[in-house]
Amino acid sequence: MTTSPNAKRIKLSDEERASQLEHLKTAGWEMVDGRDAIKKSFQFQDFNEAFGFMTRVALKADKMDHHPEWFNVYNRVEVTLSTHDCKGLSQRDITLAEFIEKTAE
Ligand SMILES: C[C@H](O)[C@H](O)[C@H]1CNC2=NC(N)=NC(=O)C2=N1
Repeated sequence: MTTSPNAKRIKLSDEERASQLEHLKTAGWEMVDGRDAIKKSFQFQDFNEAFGFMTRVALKADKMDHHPEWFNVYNRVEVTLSTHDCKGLSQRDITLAEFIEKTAE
């Protein structure tokens, strides 16, 4: 792990991908075709639950200054995570994906 202050916004190394991305893939996250990004589709009971989830994630994302790309129709929320600054996956995407997993439970 690097100790650079920008560590959280630099691309994950192969070692970090192997150690930190695997459990997210097990949870249903997958790589986006042609892009260094991860995505997952969530389905809730109804719009109220979906929007409650989005609200909790939005507050966390804004606190982190790290925002998801997402799409919602009724009870479905499709989330894509990537870091603009490094045009790829960084530690921040892992942190946000882990929060999203907890929130969707
Ligand atoms: C200026 C501001 O800090 C940056 O644009 C932040 C905001 N949210 C962000 N979100 C994501 N996903 N990646 C970024 O690099 C990013 N950068």
